[in-house]
Formats: sequence, structure tokens, C-alpha cells
Amino acid sequence: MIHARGLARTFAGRGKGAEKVEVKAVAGVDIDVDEGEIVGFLGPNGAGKTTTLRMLTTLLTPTAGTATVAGYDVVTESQKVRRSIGYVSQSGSTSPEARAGEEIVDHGMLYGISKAQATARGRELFEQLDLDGLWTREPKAMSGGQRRRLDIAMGLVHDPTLVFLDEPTTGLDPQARANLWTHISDLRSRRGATIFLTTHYLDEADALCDRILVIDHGTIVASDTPDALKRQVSGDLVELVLADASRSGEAATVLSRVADDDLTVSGATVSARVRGAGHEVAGLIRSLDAAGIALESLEVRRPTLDDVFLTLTGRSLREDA
Ligand SMILES: Nc1ncnc2c1ncn2[C@@H]1O[C@H](COP(=O)(O)OP(=O)(O)OP(=O)(O)O)[C@@H](O)[C@H]1O
Repeated sequence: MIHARGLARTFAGRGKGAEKVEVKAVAGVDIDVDEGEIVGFLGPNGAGKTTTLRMLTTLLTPTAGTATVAGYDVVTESQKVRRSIGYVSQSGSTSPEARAGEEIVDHGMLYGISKAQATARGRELFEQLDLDGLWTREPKAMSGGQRRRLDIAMGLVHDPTLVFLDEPTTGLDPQARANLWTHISDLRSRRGATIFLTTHYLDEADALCDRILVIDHGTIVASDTPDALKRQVSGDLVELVLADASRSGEAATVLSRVADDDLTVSGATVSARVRGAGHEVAGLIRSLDAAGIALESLEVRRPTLDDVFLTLTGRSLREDA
């Protein structure tokens, strides 16, 4: 559905002394997305997510590289690409004063479908996206979650099989976000849609996506399933809290035998990253027992995508977001 090779975009910018500099927003990325996949494009602010999305949706011309989207070249066949995709931008595209239903119908007609078809399709989408009863409501009188779902209905009215969503849940409360995730998953299960979405929320990528591409400074630094990424990059975090803090040095020695990384001692707490900790824990407890070291508690935490990001880029995604 999406195939990009060496796709790049440079902007002319100004340096600190107002001299001309080139900003490499996207430094040559390769992207492949199969039909029916939900792929998350993850990265901190300024990493190049929106610029990549705008090139793939033909809104911005690449300065280098090539891309085909839904089988068409983004530069030489941009009209065909546009007809084949839905794009929901960060800011949305509904005007606050128009009535929601009219907007949807107008938008569908813009894509060349008849008024009757656009109305039928719009009504169906309103029902699927929990917008029942809001057909004549003005977007300015809707909640943030309802407006965002209306944006998505607009992007879907011409029945595209490939949908691009730019930060679909930014600014929504946790309940509205979880609700929108269900609707996005439904797009695939009910309509067989392929979905490419940008986000800086790790939980969102984890909950929704089959595969995650991580972009940093305009370059893709990882591409895999959320689980594989978590497995590859960091072990599980094993945290021991000792009954007697004076034994922490000895406990650290025992833990170090199975630890891969990040061995840390803080008061009565001794922790480390242990790959496949599930298999190591029983032996670890036996060793501690044999040494007469009593535990207050033992916790094993699976790595999060934030740990993955930290390992890949040396900084936390949350710090940037
Ligand atoms: N029109 C432009 N002119 C100059 N620089 C630009 C332009 N658009 C983007 N950039 C720069 O390119 C880089 C990538 O921006 P982009 O908006 O693609 O990042 P992003 O990952 O989508 O960030 P965010 O999460 O904040 O939306 C940034 O350094 C940005 O300042």
C-alpha cells in the first residue's frame, strides 16, 4: 500500500545568526506498509512525522527519493493518490460554523460522489462513529472527541482503503482517546482499511498498531511489532526490595549473575534489566534464599515502549512530548 525509498525533504531555514541553513526535516526514509496493516509512526516533536505524512499524501513535494501510495506515484500521479486515500490532519478540516452533516456531504461531493451517495455514506459513518443525532449540529458546539470523530468521518466519506491520521487523539481526555482507538481499530476490522497514523503517545502505538516505525531526527531508527521492539531492546526490569538494606551489596552480586544491564542499588532496593526474567526468577529467589537474604517484595516489569525509545535515542519520548 505504501512504498517509499530514500524519501527526503529539506527546508530552507535560518540559523542563530540569521544565516541561511538547510533544515533536513526528513533525511531519506524507506517505508513499506502492507494492505490491512495499522502502522504507527512514532517520534518526538520535530522528528519529521508530519513532513513524511504530507509527502505521502501529496501535500508536499519530496526533495529526494520516491514513494508510491495505493499503487500511484506521489509526484507524477498525485491526483490518483488523493482519490485513493483519506487524510485527517492534526488540525482537522471541519469549519466550526457549518452543520456537521452538510460538511460531510459537501466533502464527499468534492471527491466526485453524488449527493445521495454522500448522504447515505455520511449517515452510516455517523452511526459507526457514535455521532448519532449530531447531523445538524455545528462542530463548535461539539465536544473535542466528537469533533475529532467528525474529522475522521470527513476523511472516510469517499470510502478510501488507505487512511492517514495525523495525531488523531492529541488534546483528548483519556476516555475519549480510548473510545477513538476502538473506532480506529474498527476501520480495519469492519472495512479492511489500511491505517497509517502518527503519534507521540507510546500507549497509543502499543494499543493500536501491528507495527511501529520510530523516527528521530528525520531518520527511521526502528521498525517492528510493539512486542518485538520491547523484546529486542531491553530486558525486563527486576526490582528486589530487601528486608534488610545492609544486605543490598550481596543481593546485587546475586542479581548480577542473571542481569544484562542497569544494575542499580538504592537503599533496600536492588534492580536490574534481565532478559527473559520469567525464566530466571525462580533460580534468583533460590539463590537469595540460600544466601539468607530475605525479601520484602520482588517485582518484574516488562519493558515499555518508552524504555525502547530511551535505548534507541538516549532520551525519553515523554521529555520531548
Ligand atoms: N515549512 C517548514 N520550514 C522550515 N522548517 C520546517 C518546515 N516544516 C517543518 N520544518 C522543520 O522540520 C522538522 C520536522 O518537522 P515535522 O513537523 O515533520 O515534525 P513532527 O515529527 O511532525 O513534529 P510534531 O510532533 O511536533 O508534529 C522540524 O525541525 C521542523 O521545525
